[in-house]
Amino acid sequence: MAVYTEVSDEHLEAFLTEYDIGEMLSLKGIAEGVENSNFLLHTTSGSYILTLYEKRVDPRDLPYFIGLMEHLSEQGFDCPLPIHGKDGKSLRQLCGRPAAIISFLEGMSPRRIQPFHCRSLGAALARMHLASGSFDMSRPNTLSISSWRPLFDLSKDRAHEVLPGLAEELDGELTILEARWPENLPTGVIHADLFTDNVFFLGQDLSGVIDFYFACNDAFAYDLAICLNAWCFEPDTSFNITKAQMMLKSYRELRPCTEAEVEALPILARGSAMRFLLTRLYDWLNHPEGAFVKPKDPIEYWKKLQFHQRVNGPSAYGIDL
Ligand SMILES: Nc1ncnc2c1ncn2[C@@H]1O[C@H](COP(=O)(O)OP(=O)(O)O)[C@@H](O)[C@H]1O
Ligand SMILES: N[C@@H](CCOP(=O)(O)O)C(=O)O
Repeated sequence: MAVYTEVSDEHLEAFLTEYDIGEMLSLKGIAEGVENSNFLLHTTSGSYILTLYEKRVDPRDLPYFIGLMEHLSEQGFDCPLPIHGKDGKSLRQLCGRPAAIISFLEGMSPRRIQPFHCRSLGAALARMHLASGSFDMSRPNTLSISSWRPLFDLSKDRAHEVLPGLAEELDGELTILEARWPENLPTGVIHADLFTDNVFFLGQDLSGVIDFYFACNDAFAYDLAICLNAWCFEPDTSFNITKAQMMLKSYRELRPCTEAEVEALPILARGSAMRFLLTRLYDWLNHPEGAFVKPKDPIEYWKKLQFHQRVNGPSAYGIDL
């Protein structure tokens, strides 16, 4: 459960007087997520999500995330809508943290990923990339390649506690990524954390996307690489080429990729595996006392990274130019 900050009834009741969403009925901490404190809020007018923004979220970026959700909703893309208070604002403070209430999205994240989930995901990702083309705010990727070595430096002395020799392996891999990282790929707004727990389905239909708190402006193909890692490996970390093929095909039907994007996929997939490995490694080694959170396994991403190190080209993902 990710709850870093507890919210008392008195604080919540005072907070809710700023909104026109009825009286509080219940508030329950949510057992998923690792970044922010999330609560399911029931009021006399319905269900909502209350989020208190924690650790990696810079409060100065919140207008971008909130604005993006509003923009995507306006474009007909299914995602939560921030709720405005009586003063028109959707961001305020609660228990010393920046906080917002967003609409509740119906559906569930899939437990066992099937190829049809990957097909719907590819199409949704392309629609998101296209719909955000008219969004006029911009935010650099604070977890892009330039941040990886400083992040690694915070964990390298203790990386052996997770796996002997890991620090040396990651040092070498970072050197390769820094030398080969592609520049000048088509860019735009990317989700940057489109894992299975951030995509909801109702039956077989994708009902929406949540958690835009890593969204930023970066290469579209990097978002595809993140999804390859998050959706196309089996629980035993074997790669499922059918899932990759379906995701990439449905994406390219709506947003055709350039040759450079297709060719860059293997290195982008290595980089994306490195990015999640490093944040997981840091979180594994630095567990905040008293927080209800289950850290995610860094080794899963080390195995995925090793897969991408071995691939010969984009055909390993079931696609060609
Ligand atoms: N708008 C929403 N509608 C329904 N459930 C949500 C919504 N936002 C978050 N949740 C629930 O809260 C969980 C954690 O949210 P998430 O945004 O992924 O956390 P974090 O901010 O820590 O990354 C999700 O897995 C989901 O169960
Ligand atoms: N997806 C990241 C962790 C952060 O995402 P959340 O949606 O679970 O809060 C990972 O798997 O490392």
